[in-house]
Amino acid sequence: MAKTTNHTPRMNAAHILDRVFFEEAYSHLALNEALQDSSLSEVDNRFVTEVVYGTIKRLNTLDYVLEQTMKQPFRKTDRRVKTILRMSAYQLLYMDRIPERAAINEGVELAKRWGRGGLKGFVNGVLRTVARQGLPDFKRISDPVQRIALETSHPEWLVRKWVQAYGEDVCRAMCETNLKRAYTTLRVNRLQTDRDTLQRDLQAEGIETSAGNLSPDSLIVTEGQAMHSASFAKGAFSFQDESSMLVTQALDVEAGLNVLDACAAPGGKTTYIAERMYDEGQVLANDIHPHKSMLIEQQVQRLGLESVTTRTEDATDLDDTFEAETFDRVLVDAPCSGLGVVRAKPDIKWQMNPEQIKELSALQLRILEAAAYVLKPGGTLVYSTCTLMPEENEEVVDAFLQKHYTSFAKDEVRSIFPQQYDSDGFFIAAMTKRGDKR
Ligand SMILES: C[S@@+](CC[C@H](N)C(=O)[O-])C[C@H]1O[C@@H](n2cnc3c(N)ncnc32)[C@H](O)[C@@H]1O
Repeated sequence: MAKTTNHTPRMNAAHILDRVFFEEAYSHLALNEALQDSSLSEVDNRFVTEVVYGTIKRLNTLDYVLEQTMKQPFRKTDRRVKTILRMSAYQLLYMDRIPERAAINEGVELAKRWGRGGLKGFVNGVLRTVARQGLPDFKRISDPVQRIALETSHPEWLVRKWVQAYGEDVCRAMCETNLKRAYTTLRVNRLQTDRDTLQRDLQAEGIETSAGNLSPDSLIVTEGQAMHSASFAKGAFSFQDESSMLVTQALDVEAGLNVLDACAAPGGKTTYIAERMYDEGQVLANDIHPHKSMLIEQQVQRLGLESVTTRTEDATDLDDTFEAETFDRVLVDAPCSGLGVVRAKPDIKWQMNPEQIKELSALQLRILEAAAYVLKPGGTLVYSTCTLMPEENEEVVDAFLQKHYTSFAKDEVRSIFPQQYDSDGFFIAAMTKRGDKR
């Protein structure tokens, strides 16, 4: 990526968006990389973050508005001009504090600086029309799927699936929540401290928090950068969404158990399992990607945990590697479409498609089968995803239980929608292997 050191905030945002739109970069990674590499002030960083996330979140609506202002199809517009128009239209339509004139002039200036000076008149004309016309009247769209898709900026195929699965009201609430800002949530490491003490320690470092909505181990950051705190460096907490905490809680662990985390990287749930076991017993953290296993090791080291071992293997082969009935607990936090975390990672909604979901559900079932084989009788198997998509959730669990109805019983199945607790959307299914505990 081009060095961003001398770029203006808008030029920075344009480069990041260009990578996300045309090179399939992940917005959060591209943003972190660019901001670390730039000499922008904190205020400018916040502006860049807002423009990047906002433009991606509202993409559908922005493209629709831009399409209305042009004679030729918007999709045929030059790549850079497309990005400039999208991010400038976002500022015009959704950022109240940016004066209209500034959004237009800066868009034109960006075209000049980014090698598209010949199109500055075009950019100017389109943005003036957008400013004059504003947002469309969504009420005039009679089809509910089309209306939700356009008004809340989600792909139509996804809205159709969510309406079918959960109904119009739940779908709309979910889509609206996906447009909000995501919180940063912390999980207290109870092996080192307790929630009140951590809250006070963070406050002394200028970081304000409030108690979470779902988990007694969670704090929500309301002000400040917890990442750079001394409490983080010494392992007093980890970053984790509250829904993820519930997954580990559903595994119902205790000290001394032998636990397999089949898809473990970057280790958020692994480390919580070890903490809940008082770091006594064994937690085997498996992931298919070696580079991701290193992330688990970093967290384990930071938290000072000794009960975790990492391993790199395709989880669909676990039944070949281990004897049957080896582990007391098995967690399958499966690779999934991630459609429950769209609020924090908005590009997911544009990058995912129905074909990928089909492939994922086949993989999920294969992993679940292999993982179930290595679980001891009486043990708990938890299957979870950070998505809300029946094909990857209920249908995977139902297919598994249909085949194993004599050997597995369903204990608890829960979908958490992002709008319920302001957390990530998650699916959690806890099952028990029949037979006596050994
Ligand atoms: C949802 S993430 C796990 C998140 C993790 N449990 C946590 O809480 O930090 C799914 C993980 O599955 C891994 N994965 C994908 N395919 C896999 C496979 N066939 N076998 C094992 N791991 C796999 C991915 O590398 C990814 O890290």
